[in-house]
Amino acid sequence: MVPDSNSVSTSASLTEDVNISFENITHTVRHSLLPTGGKTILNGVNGQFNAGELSVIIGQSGAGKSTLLDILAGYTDATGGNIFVNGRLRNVKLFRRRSCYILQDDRVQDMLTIHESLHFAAELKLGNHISTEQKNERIKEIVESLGVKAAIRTRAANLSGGQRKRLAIGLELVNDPPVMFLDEPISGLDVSTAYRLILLLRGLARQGRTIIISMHQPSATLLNKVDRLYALVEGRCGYMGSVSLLVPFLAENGLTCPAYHNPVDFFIEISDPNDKNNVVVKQMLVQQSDNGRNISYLQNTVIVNDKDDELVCLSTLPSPKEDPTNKILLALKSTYPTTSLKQFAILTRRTLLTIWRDPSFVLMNVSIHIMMGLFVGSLFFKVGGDAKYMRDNFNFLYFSLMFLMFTAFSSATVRFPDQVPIARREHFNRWYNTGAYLGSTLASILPMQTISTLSFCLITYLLTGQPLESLRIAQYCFTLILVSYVAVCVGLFNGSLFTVKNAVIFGPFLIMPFTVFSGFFLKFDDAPAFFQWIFHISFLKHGLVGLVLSIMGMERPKLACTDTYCHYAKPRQFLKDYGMLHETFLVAFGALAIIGAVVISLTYFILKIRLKFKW
Ligand SMILES: Nc1ncnc2c1ncn2[C@@H]1O[C@H](COP(=O)(O)OP(=O)(O)OP(=O)(O)O)[C@@H](O)[C@H]1O
Repeated sequence: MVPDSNSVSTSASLTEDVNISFENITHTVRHSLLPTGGKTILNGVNGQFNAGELSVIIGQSGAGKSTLLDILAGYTDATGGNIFVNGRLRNVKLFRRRSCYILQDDRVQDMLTIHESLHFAAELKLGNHISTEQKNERIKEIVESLGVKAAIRTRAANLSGGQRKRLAIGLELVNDPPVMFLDEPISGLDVSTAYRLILLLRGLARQGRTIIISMHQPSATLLNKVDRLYALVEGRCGYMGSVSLLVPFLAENGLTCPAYHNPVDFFIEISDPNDKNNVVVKQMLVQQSDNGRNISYLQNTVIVNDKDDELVCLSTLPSPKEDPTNKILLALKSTYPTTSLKQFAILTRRTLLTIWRDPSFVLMNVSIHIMMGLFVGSLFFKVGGDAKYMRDNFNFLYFSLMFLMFTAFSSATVRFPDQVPIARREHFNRWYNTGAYLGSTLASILPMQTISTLSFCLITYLLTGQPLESLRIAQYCFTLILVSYVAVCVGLFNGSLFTVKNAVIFGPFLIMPFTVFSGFFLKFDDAPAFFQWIFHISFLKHGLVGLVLSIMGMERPKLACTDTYCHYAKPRQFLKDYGMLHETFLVAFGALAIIGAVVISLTYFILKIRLKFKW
């Protein structure tokens, strides 16, 4: 398919104009794993979108707008058909370096201000290629173009819906992508905010970008600002052309749009999938537009700038011919603009800042650990030095293990799924790789986890009257810190698999086997042989061994007994009865480290898949 040569791009090109065309795009989804059956969402559609234009995909709900955008943006692979860039078959990998996709439910970092969000975006997307002054200049330009100068120090959580959408667009504008896809950018916005957003997008298009957005039913005012309409009718194209030619197109096919009626509203009405009387009309529309091949309604598209387009004041980049050393363009040439290490460092800083900005999370976490430490310490007060309370002391150790495991597991489980939609957009738009993201998430959770765990450990250790020997204290704290790290990894694993709601439901099932096979309820020797292997992979079992050894191991001498007879006056006897006589710290710590590493590796693979697909 030859790109439309009649369109005129009036502004200087960013690098090279990107004209996108596609032919016979078909997309079928299976209902089950069986090869038969399935649903055809897009049925051999064709079309083209040009640089310098604001193109809008319209259609009834379920017509296939988001699916088409996903495919054009390279987010989903079509089951059939071809996509061309400037007449050549598209190379998805290269294309994605020059495009960005803002999804319908895209979220921004609530705890960061507009300036901070843009600053981190510039750090990640422009990397070391350009100086701090240039980055600041770019941020200034974006803020002015978005019209959010007054709210630059406002946190995203306090922004209006329109400002948040603008911020999401601004974040992607940092590295000046020539192609932008936006799924339903004006949904949920009032008329005037939607109008201003469309003006912004049109202004960006006029600078030479190819802007393709989807909308349900644009109002007549918005339609005036749109250059090209692409109307989907139940997965097929019913019209592709300029807005002004929609009414003549319909009239030529015997469909008269009533006077003062929005032609798009009229088009949507006659293509209603629930109206069985319109079957012939819908077929005719698809036939007349030749499923998007008919370009005769584009013939008179002449793009002119109006004063509104000048609202956008982003300086366009010189073309490579003008400046072959242009730093931003060099950044676009690699898959990620910055190294993995730099991504990790920037993301860790960003996550630490968002955690710090969430006082409820920081305060609750630390104060709950301190309060629980005081409560548990009082409950098991001085049980550590008397052989009479050896069993109580064991219960205390197990309770501490379970408490720290659950708090670490729950906070990771609840917080992580919330971040996935943000990570998905940023990862898709090539801000960073999965490893850097997961690594930084872990690195930013662990410091606070360490402080909380340590405060609980020290309070309980002292209150329960355990031996005041530095090595024992160190091993006790280290074991619990290590267990809480593994619990964070398990929480991240759970959070990477599910939404918050499902992760909370699934959490107890995931933890249950580790609990049952921790050695507290059932001893290794008493368990059926075919279940015994689970003890080896239970991090709680290794945690319990580490704790018991730190308190009762290391040849601890006979304990004082305030009763007539204390069976466990010799700690060795306790270790023997609980099958821990031959256990060692090294094995317990090694096992905890290996289990943590395996769980985090599994999380990495799941997250990689989840960030890649709309899951
Ligand atoms: N993975 C999938 N499995 C089954 N059906 C799907 C899948 N993805 C999309 N669909 C169906 O395909 C149709 C088109 O979906 P799509 O999201 O592209 O529509 P849309 O035009 O963007 O709708 P809306 O405007 O409501 O967002 C819908 O009927 C949807 O239910």
